Amino acid sequence: MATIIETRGLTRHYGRQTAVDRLDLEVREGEIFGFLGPNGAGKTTTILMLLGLTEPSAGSARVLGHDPVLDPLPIKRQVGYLPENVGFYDDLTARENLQYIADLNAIPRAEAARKIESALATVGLGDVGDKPVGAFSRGMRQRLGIAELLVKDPRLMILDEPTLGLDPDGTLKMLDLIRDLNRSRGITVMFSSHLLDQVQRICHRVGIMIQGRLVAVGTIEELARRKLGDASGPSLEEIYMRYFKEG
Ligand SMILES: Nc1ncnc2c1ncn2[C@@H]1O[C@H](COP(=O)(O)OP(=O)(O)OP(=O)(O)O)[C@@H](O)[C@H]1O
Repeated sequence: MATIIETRGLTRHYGRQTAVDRLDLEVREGEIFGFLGPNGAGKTTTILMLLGLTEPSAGSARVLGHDPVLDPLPIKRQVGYLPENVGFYDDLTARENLQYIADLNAIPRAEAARKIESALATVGLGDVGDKPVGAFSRGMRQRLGIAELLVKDPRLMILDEPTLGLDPDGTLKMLDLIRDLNRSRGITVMFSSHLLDQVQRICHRVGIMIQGRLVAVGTIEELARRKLGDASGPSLEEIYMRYFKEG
C-alpha cells in the first residue's frame, strides 16, 4: 500500500512549549487512520503542518508526495480539509455555499452543478439544499462541510474532530458517512478525535498522541497485544488509559 502521508521528526514549538515533538507518522493510501489524543496533544498543530498552514520548527513532511512547506498548492488542491469549526455563509443556502466553493476552485458551472447535487445527496442534505445554512443544526453543518470537500473530489480527507459537539445520532451519521466514502470511493481518511469509541468503530489503524509525542501506532488489536498482552479483551479506552498514564 502506498504511503500518502509521511512525517520525519516533525516538530513544532510555540515559545518554550513543544506542541508536536519529533513526529514520525505514516498514513497509507486507502485507510481510515484515527489520530487520537486528549485536548492539547498536538493533533491540530500536526494537521496544520501537513496542509502547509503552519510551518514546522524542525523535521519534514510529505503529503501525496509533496512537501507542505515548499510545495503546498498541490496538497491544498487534492486534500479535503475539514477544520474543527467549519465556516459557512449563514444567509446563503447550502447549494449557494457549495457553489461559492466550486467557484473558488475554478470548477466549470455545469460540472459544479453535477458535483453539488451528488455531494448533497451523498451527505443526506438533498432535501434541504435550498435552505439557508443559518438554520442548520451542527450535525447538518458538519455534513455540509463534508459535501464541500466532495465537490473538490479529494484523494485524501483530513478531518479535525468531525464529530465534536454532535449528538449520538449526528455522530453515527457522520461516522457512517466517513466509512462509506472510504469504502465506495477509496478516499483515504485521517481524522482526529479524543473520543475513543468512535475511532474504534471505523478506523483501520490509530495513532495515539500524548503531549506532542506519538506514543503508539497500529491496529486496535496490535495495540492491545503490545500493551496488555491480550488481543481479544481490552477496549481502546483501556489501551488509551494505559498509554496516557504510562506515557
Ligand atoms: N497558535 C498557538 N500559539 C501558542 N500555542 C499553541 C498554538 N496552537 C496550539 N498551541 C498549543 O500547542 C499544544 C497543542 O495544541 P493542539 O491544538 O495542536 O492540540 P490538539 O490535540 O489539537 O487539541 P484539541 O483537541 O484541544 O484541539 C497546546 O498546548 C496548545 O495550547
